[in-house]
Amino acid sequence: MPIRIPAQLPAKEILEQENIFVMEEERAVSQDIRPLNILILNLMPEKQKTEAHLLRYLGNTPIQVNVSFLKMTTHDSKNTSKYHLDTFYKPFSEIKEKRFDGMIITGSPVEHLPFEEVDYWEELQDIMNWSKENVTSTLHICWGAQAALYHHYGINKHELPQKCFGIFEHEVLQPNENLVRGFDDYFLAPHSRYTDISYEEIANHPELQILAHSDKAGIFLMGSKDGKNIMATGHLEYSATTLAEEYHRDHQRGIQTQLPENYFPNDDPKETPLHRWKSHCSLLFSNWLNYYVYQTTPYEWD
Ligand SMILES: CC(=O)SCCNC(=O)CCNC(=O)[C@H](O)C(C)(C)COP(=O)(O)OP(=O)(O)OC[C@H]1O[C@@H](n2cnc3c(N)ncnc32)[C@H](O)[C@@H]1OP(=O)(O)O
Ligand SMILES: N[C@@H](CCO)C(=O)O
Repeated sequence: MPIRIPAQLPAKEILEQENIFVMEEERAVSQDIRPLNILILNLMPEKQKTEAHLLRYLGNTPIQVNVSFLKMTTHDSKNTSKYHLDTFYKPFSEIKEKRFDGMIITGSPVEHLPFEEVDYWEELQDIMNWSKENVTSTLHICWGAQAALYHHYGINKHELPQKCFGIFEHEVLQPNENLVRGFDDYFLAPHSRYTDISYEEIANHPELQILAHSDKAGIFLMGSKDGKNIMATGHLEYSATTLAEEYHRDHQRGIQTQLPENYFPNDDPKETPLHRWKSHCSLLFSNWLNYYVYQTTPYEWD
């Protein structure tokens, strides 16, 4: 089945070039298996890139996935046009009476700030509170994961001595959990962050479990034991060149970020990096959609 997204969303062209079958919102579908309704709260500054990153994997499922995009009303976006947000994104006031089978809360480059200094923090807290009753399972990425750990479980982030930047190897710690079903014992994933969370605090929290960990990059994947909240500290959804773009951006700005570890062939930033994590990204998204969303969500919400 295809992925169903707002008509004219620019990511559509990219996805179609990759042979991902996309259906525009206007086209009706009737079938016994009802489509899954997924809400994306896109907090990344380069929203169009992130739309393509996520839709690529949400589109790889036998179940139709209806995607809606949520925007913050308490934040004026610097890097995304008002036209794009007004055309493709809805404010919380328009969706809060609805229920969603799944939600994704993305990363955001605000990790240097205490949560309370992020201008949309209160609105985000309202959305996270609303999700307890109105969303079956939420997948949080990078800063979104840190925000969920702080808001739902009282676990704060801390600064790292240097940016955690590169492609790191992770060990699956709970191979029987459905979220990592089919994963190899060890897998690669990109990280790009200046902050981290404490292994001990997560391991000792009665509601949480750690699913995948790296000796170098720390925890990659964890979740609440009830499957309601999944947190990924890295960016499996990143394309092959995203870390290179971040690296070159910083160097052009005079910020001497270290070379991303285990990334450029021969550690040469002029060479083109290979995409060595996409099969596990596909697996993570399809496991989440299958087990935590489709098999858990009510067929009809009361
Ligand atoms: C830790 C993670 O989750 S990783 C994910 C973040 N990484 C990325 O997004 C990589 C791509 N990003 C980038 O390359 C850069 O952020 C750029 C080039 C797009 C923007 O660079 P700058 O304009 O210098 O960034 P600046 O630091 O001013 O702001 C970045 C974003 O943080 C937002 N921001 C800054 N301060 C605040 C604040 N107090 N409250 C809320 N948002 C804030 C900005 O508004 C902007 O987001 P927006 O476009 O959605 O409005
Ligand atoms: N991934 C981010 C880290 C900033 O929070 C970047 O380098 O843009």
